[in-house]
Amino acid sequence: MRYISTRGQAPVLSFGEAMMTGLARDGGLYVPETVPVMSQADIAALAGLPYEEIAFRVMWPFLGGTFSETEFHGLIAKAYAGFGHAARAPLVQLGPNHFLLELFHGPTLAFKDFAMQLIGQMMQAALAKTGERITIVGATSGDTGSAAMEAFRGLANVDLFILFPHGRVSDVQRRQMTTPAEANVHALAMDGDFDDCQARVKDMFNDFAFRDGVRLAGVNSINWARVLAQVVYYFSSAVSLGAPHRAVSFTVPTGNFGDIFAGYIARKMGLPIDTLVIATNQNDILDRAMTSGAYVMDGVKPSISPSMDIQVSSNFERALFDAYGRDGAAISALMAELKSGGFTISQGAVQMLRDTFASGRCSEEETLATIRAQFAATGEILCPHGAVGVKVAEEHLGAAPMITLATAHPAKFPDAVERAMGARPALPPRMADLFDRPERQTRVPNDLDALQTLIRERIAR
Ligand SMILES: Cc1ncc(COP(=O)(O)O)c(C=O)c1O
Ligand SMILES: N[C@@H](CCOP(=O)(O)O)C(=O)O
Repeated sequence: MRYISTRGQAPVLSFGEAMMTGLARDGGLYVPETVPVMSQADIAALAGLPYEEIAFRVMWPFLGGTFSETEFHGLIAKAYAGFGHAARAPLVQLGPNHFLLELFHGPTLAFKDFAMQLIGQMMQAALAKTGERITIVGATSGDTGSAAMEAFRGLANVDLFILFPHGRVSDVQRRQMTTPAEANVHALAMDGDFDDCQARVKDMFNDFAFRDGVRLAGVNSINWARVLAQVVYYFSSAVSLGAPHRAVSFTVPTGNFGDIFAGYIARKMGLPIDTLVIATNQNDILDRAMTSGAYVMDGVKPSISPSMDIQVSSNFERALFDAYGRDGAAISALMAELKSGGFTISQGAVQMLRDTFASGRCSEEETLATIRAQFAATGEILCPHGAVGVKVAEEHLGAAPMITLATAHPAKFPDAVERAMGARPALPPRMADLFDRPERQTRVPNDLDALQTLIRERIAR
């Protein structure tokens, strides 16, 4: 199994190398050269298995011998042992043909834990073999950062720096990042929005002297291993509703396009997915791109679903790579155009994207109304991101059962939930003292030199 860059100019890597590399050296994202297909019988055999076993069977063909079977089983077991639900990713029914996939039972209450807990285990195992020390720098709109802190805090051979947009994450998200006491994790509150944070992380990867000097690694969804771990719950949920004998649809609250791209991979692997719906908040660049064929930035508007306040949707590059027939030069040209504000997608590529994805947008008012309505109808308390998904999913219900991804726990966004339904959801008991713990963060400018200096100084200590 080999991994190639979406821009066609970086070395071809193994799974283990791609995981430790993060962004490709030509600025692109790694994807598998070919996607392994599971037979209908293999998919049918997943029904009724524990989540961990489904995870093993779905991911194993992508690993190409990076770990032994026994080792990989062990890493998966450790990754999901701390989840607060036996099913890991339970489904609840919202309506006759509409289900919610609760992805918030991990240690930091968002879907990011599914991949981050496993990457933490896999990276530790890989580093134990080489004896290397790495510096991870990540960008977050709130959830990736907290999941990464939880997965890497206290590790002897990893320094973790998380850039989050100052004042634009929820109090719970911020505290999840600023309260870990371990000296190897660093919460950096940066001036700007998430796109600025992500751009600085990519700048660091594109500065080879810095990248090689600090042995830079990434845990954003630029890292293929993140996407791969998220493919698993598409399988686990679909088989529990009758796949492969019955097709299902998914609606995915989308920002950086990693989660829905995992659904796209599941479909390429043979999972019968009828409709795959991109759901955006008022930062609707992806919905506009699908409708108009033009991917044009118009400024990030802070919303009540802040984790999706994103314009430069990193993994869309992976979808474009396929839509352009895997032409790395074409993708490089589009990404160069994006630096000046946007690009027009070719007619053939737009057609491929429209054949693959549906899309919809949910306003702020609709998000609040959906939280209120779902609570009244079913008793389920949605987080604002899940609410965006449910609203858009309702516009796409069809013959196939619809599964909407509930990407975070409502208690991560109590202000928005309270605005919607007049009550604040409580944090799970294990986090009850989150607001009593001391915070530790550094305010940083949106300036590459300053950030690199800070990182070099901290890792030299
Ligand atoms: C709670 C929540 N929902 C949805 C998303 C969107 O996921 P993705 O970026 O993979 O599209 C994110 C983060 O991006 C998130 O944190
Ligand atoms: N919503 C994300 C944004 C970063 O996305 P990633 O999946 O690329 O790590 C967050 O919560 O940080």
